[in-house]
This record gives sequence, structure tokens and C-alpha cells, in this order.
Amino acid sequence: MSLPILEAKQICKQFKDPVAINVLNDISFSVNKGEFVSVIGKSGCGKSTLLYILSTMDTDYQGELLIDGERMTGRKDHELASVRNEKIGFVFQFHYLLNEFSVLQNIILPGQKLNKKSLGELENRAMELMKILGIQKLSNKKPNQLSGGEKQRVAIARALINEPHIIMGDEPTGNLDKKNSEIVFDIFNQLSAELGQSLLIVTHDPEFAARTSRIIEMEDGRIIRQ
Ligand SMILES: Nc1ncnc2c1ncn2[C@@H]1O[C@H](COP(=O)(O)OP(=O)(O)OP(=O)(O)O)[C@@H](O)[C@H]1O
Repeated sequence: MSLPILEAKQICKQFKDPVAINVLNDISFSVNKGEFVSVIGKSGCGKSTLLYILSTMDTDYQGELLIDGERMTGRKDHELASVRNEKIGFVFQFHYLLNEFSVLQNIILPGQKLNKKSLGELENRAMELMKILGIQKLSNKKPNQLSGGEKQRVAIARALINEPHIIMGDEPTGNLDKKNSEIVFDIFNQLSAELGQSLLIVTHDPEFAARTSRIIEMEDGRIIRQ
């Protein structure tokens, strides 16, 4: 059997300011290739804190994190930055697209940063992704000319440009209406089912979570069900 894409082993996190609190306690789980996993739980239970650690952005924790079987814990910041660029695609509640660039330019930016493919190759991949996501007609528009749902689809294309091993999302449908949330869910589902894309999505939306392949439910910094 292939290695899990992501493994969290006994992750604990404490914030010390203003008073010491344990925000994450003994979090262990893994995500396998092609799995579409959601993380749910009440506000303040530690979901975003956990995602920040799993995405290698926060290195101040106890326990161990492995991505593709490789230990991330204890690695230097510049090494983690290149892991993020190469292996993780991010989709947030707010899309952080750059309004001075076109949709196409926004999508290929992380690919140019990684610098492993020519501009032509990146543009071809971006066109393919835009087709899958139904936004091919928007390639020359600027993000501020798009609807919220379209912007989020552009952000998903951007997250996919470097063929990430895992997509991580923090409330990616949090800012969308029901119809656009459905569209985003269907895209994630299709990526997982047809392309074997692994996804780990933090969400407040119980309907969204109920349709993912596995739900990790948190309470007070612990996993209470998965
Ligand atoms: N930098 C910080 N310093 C101190 N406490 C923090 C810090 N960041 C978060 N917390 C606390 O850690 C707990 C978990 O926060 P976190 O943002 O991970 O929750 P969440 O489950 O993502 O919540 P939400 O669903 O509202 O986004 C909360 O009690 C929060 O107040």
C-alpha cells in the first residue's frame, strides 16, 4: 500500500500569551491519496491552528508531521517554503488574487515561483485547469471583474497549477452562497474521485462535510470522532 500523503502524529500546541492554553492535544490522523477529508468542530476548537501546522506554516508545536513519508518537523524555514510551493495547494475563504494581473497570470504565478516548467507549459496547464473548472472564458479578465464563485474557482486553479500532492482549504466555501458552495464541493469531489487528488478541508458547513469521504470532528483541541 502506498504511503499516506499526510501524517499527523500526536500533535500538541500551546499558546502562552496571555495565559498558557493547550489548543491542540494529541492530534493523530493521516490522509491517503485521493481522500477528501473534512475537519469540523465548533468555533475556537483549534481547526485553523491545526491546518496552519499541517501546512508547515507554523513550526512551533510538539509531535510529528510527515508529508509524503518525509518528516517536516524540525526542518528549516526555506526547506518548508519549497515543500509548500511544490506539494501543497492552498484555498482560503478569501482568495487573495492579485487584481493587477489577469486570471491566467494569477493562476500561473505559483508555477513561475517554482520555476520547473516553461511559461508555455504553465499556460497550457492553466488552460486545462480552467476548462475543468469551467472558467476558460475568463482567462483575460481581472479578478475584480469576477463574481465571488468565479474568483474561488480561479483560486482553486491556482492551487492546482503545481500538481500539489494535497490541497488544503480553510473555509473555502465560507464566503460563498449555497449555489457556489455546491460548485466548489463538486469540483473538489471530482478532483478527488477522478484525478486522485487528496484534499483536507476545514469547514463550518455540515452539509459540505457530510458529503466528504471522511470527517474529522474536533472539540476543545482534540479529535472526538473520525
Ligand atoms: N495567536 C494566538 N494566541 C493565543 N491564542 C490563540 C491564538 N490563535 C488562536 N488562539 C486560540 O486558540 C483557539 C483555537 O483557535 P482556532 O483559530 O484554531 O479555532 P478554529 O476552530 O479555527 O475557530 P473558527 O472556526 O472560529 O475559525 C481559540 O481559543 C483561539 O482563541
